[in-house]
Amino acid sequence: MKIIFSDDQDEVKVPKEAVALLKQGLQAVAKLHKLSAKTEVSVSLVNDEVIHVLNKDYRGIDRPTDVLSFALDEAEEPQEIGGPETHLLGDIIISAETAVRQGREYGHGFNRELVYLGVHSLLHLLGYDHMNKDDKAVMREEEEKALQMIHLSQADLDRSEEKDDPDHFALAVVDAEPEKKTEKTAKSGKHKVTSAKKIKPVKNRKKSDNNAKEGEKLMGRKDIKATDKTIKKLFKKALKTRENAYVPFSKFKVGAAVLTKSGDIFTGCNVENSSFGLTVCAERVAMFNAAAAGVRPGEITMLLVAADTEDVTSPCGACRQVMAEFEIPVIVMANVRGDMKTVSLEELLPFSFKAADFA
Ligand SMILES: O=c1ccn([C@H]2C[C@H](O)[C@@H](CO)O2)c(=O)[nH]1
Ligand SMILES: [Zn+2]
Repeated sequence: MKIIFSDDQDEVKVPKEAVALLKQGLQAVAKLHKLSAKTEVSVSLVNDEVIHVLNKDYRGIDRPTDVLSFALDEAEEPQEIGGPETHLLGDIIISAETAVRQGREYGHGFNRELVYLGVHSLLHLLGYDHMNKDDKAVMREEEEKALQMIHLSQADLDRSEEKDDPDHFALAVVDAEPEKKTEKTAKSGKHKVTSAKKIKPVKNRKKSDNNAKEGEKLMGRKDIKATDKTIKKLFKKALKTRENAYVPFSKFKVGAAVLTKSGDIFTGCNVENSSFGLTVCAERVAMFNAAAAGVRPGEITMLLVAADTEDVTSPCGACRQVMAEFEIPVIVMANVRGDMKTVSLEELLPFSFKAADFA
C-alpha cells in the first residue's frame, strides 16, 4: 500500500519514529487485508482548529475530534476498463494535538495514540464500523491484530508497563458517548466522513480465576472496557468513604476519590446541610481534601465518583468547574455495581472558564 503522509501542523513536534510507527501500523492493516501495492491512502496531521472545522462541516459536530476518515465514494469513481492504475482508499486526518492529549490521558503516550488512530481510521476506510456492539467487537479485534504485528498491542503494552512502572495507570478505554449517540455518517461531496471514538479492547477477556470479586465486577460490565489496579483501588476507596456520607436529607450516598501524580489517593463523600444549598458533593470534598494536603492544579491525574445510580454517576456542574480548576484530565464515572464510563474533562465541561480568562 502506498501511504502519502504529510504533517500539516506546527503545534506538535512529531518525532520521526512516531511517523515510522504510524506507517508500520497502516502497513500491518494493509497486509492483513491483502491490499495491493496500488492501493493508496493519504494521511495528514492537522491541529485541533483544522479538525474542528472539518468535524463541524462534515459531521455537524462543533468541536475538535481525534481522527476523521474520508472514504472515497466508490460509486462516484468511474471504473475504467481494466481497473484503475491506483486504487484510492481515501484520506485519514488526525489531530496531532488531540493525539498528544489522549496519549497522555490514557497513559500510553503520543506514538501509540497516533498509531492507534491511524489504524482505526484505515479500518473505517476499509468498511469497518462500530455502530453496534458486534461490529465494534470485530473492529477492535482487527485493530489488535494490526497493533500486535508491530508490537503495540494492548497486551504488549500491559507487559511493558508492568515491568517499568507497576503502579502506572494505563487508562484503557474511553467511550464517553452513550450508545444512542454514536457517530452519524455524514456525506458531503465525494467524501464520507466517520469519526473514531476511542475504545480499546478489554485487557483481559479471559476470566482469571484468582481475581477478586471486585475485579470481576469491573471487567464484566458493559461500559468499562478495561480495568487496572489503580482504577480498582480508587473505586474501592471511594466506596469505603461513601459509607461516611452525611445525607440525612437525600439519603443518597456518594463517594469519590482522586489520584495524584505522586500516587496519593484522597477521598470524599457528600456532606449535606439543613440549609440545602450548602451541601457539598463527594467529588469536591475529595478534591478539597487533596488541596488541603498541598495538592495543586495539574497534580491530580484522575477522579472517580460512584453512587447507587442506575447508570453511572455523573458529576454536577459545580464539581465539573472545580475539576477544571484542578485540571483533572480523566474522570471515571461509576456506580456501586462497578459500571464505569471514562471521560475527559474536555468532554465533561467544554469551553470551561479558567483563571487565564481574567489574568
Ligand atoms: O455527583 C454528585 C451528585 C450528587 N451528589 C450529592 C449531593 C447531595 O448530597 C446528593 C443529592 O444531590 O448527592 C454528589 O455528591 N455528587
Ligand atoms: Zn457536584
